[in-house]
Amino acid sequence: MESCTDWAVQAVQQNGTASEFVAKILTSGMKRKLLTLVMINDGSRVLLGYKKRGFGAGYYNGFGGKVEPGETVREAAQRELVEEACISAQDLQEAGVLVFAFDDQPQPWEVHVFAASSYVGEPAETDEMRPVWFAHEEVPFDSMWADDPIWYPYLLRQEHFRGVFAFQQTTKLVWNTMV
Ligand SMILES: CNc1ncnc2c1ncn2[C@@H]1O[C@H](COP(=O)(O)OP(=O)(O)OP(=O)(O)O)[C@@H](O)[C@H]1O
Repeated sequence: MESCTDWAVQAVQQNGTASEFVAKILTSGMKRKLLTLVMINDGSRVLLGYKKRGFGAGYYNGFGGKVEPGETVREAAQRELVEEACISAQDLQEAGVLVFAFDDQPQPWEVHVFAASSYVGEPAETDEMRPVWFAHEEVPFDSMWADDPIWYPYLLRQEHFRGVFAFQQTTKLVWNTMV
């Protein structure tokens, strides 16, 4: 299987405007930190969680987190959805992959995004997240990660996506490309 780093590195190399630190981070052969993100989309609305603590606190996002040793990316996606929103997805589909290069993190992050339209259980607030439904045209991008408005259109059209994003000082998006 093609590793994520291959396409991400190619994307950076093919784009002359990539800032030096992105190229350095992605081509260093460094191991990536694997994370998941689950987007529940009922066709006209998406379920987002308001992150109450930890990385990305104060932002709305899908549900997800780090892949633990011994579990598959898909298992991690299901587990985090249960832990953070109290629901279990019934039709989890691979929707896309996002690679983040941060100038203030030791490793690049590889986020596997999944989409689902049906689930069991009732979304409920947890210690980490407060779930809120948003109509597709009312997604609160001003209170979300800066990469989100770039890949959500693909997600909502149900078109597979791959993106590379470079952040400085955690939240400032300085470069990106969709592959
Ligand atoms: C930079 N731009 C970004 N854009 C969109 N989404 C982003 C993101 N950067 C991180 N994310 C997501 O934010 C969650 C963090 O997860 P996070 O809470 O740190 O993980 P986990 O629950 O394992 O942590 P704890 O073990 O509780 O510390 C995780 O879904 C990850 O995919």
